[in-house]
Amino acid sequence: MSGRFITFEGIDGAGKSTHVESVAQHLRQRGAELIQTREPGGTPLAESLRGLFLHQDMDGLTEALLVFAARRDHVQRVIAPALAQGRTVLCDRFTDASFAYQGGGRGMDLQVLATLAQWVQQGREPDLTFWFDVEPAVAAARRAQARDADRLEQLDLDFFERVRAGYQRRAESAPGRIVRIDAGDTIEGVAAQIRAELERRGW
Ligand SMILES: Nc1ncnc2c1ncn2[C@@H]1O[C@H](COP(=O)(O)OP(=O)(O)O)[C@@H](O)[C@H]1O
Ligand SMILES: Cc1cn([C@H]2C[C@H](O)[C@@H](COP(=O)(O)OP(=O)(O)O)O2)c(=O)[nH]c1=O
Repeated sequence: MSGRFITFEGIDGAGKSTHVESVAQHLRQRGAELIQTREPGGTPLAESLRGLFLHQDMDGLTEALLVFAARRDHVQRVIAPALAQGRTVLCDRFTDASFAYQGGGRGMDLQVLATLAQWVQQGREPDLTFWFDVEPAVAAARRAQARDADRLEQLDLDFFERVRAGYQRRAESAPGRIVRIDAGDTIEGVAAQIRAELERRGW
């Protein structure tokens, strides 16, 4: 039986990384064999592409081609084999981020992104995506306390408003898969929303 593919999405500073570990523990306690991974990244090649992606200046199409190249390697070498072995895959960001950042943020043609996704994923989609939705100003304040900004995190609030709208469009296009989490809640409140969804699915 194929494993479960669960992804975590949202604008930088929404609180995704804070909750991936607790979801992993929840699932392991219920017997899941799982791997935790991230994008861009997850393989030596994809991690080196991540470094270029986060620190070299480039336009939206270049970003998309780079992040989908990293995704191809990640899907081929890590995600697909793990799922085929019946393992659960927890991934911090996946293709929804391309639609939100390169589609919404950079204004790239969504059909181009859909074609890249088809080539790279060959129909493989997450079973469940937690979308951590939060006001861009709130996320920016959280980032400011937490870390130095990378190339994209330095962009202005208008960019992140477009990214958020890109996620909203994705959520409307995949209501059974993408679950909106009110990430403006407290950390405990967000954790409770996530647990409720996992229990609703009997996971
Ligand atoms: N619900 C929350 N309320 C307040 N601060 C939060 C919340 N969730 C995360 N944070 C803090 O915000 C910062 C960014 O969280 P992080 O999980 O790294 O976000 P992301 O992975 O979405 O970029 C961290 O300092 C984290 O402790
Ligand atoms: C996966 C993916 C990420 N990104 C961006 C979103 C983030 O700004 C950045 C990844 O950084 P991020 O996931 O936030 O890592 P960290 O928590 O260490 O900052 O890459 C895209 O623009 N498109 C994509 O397809």
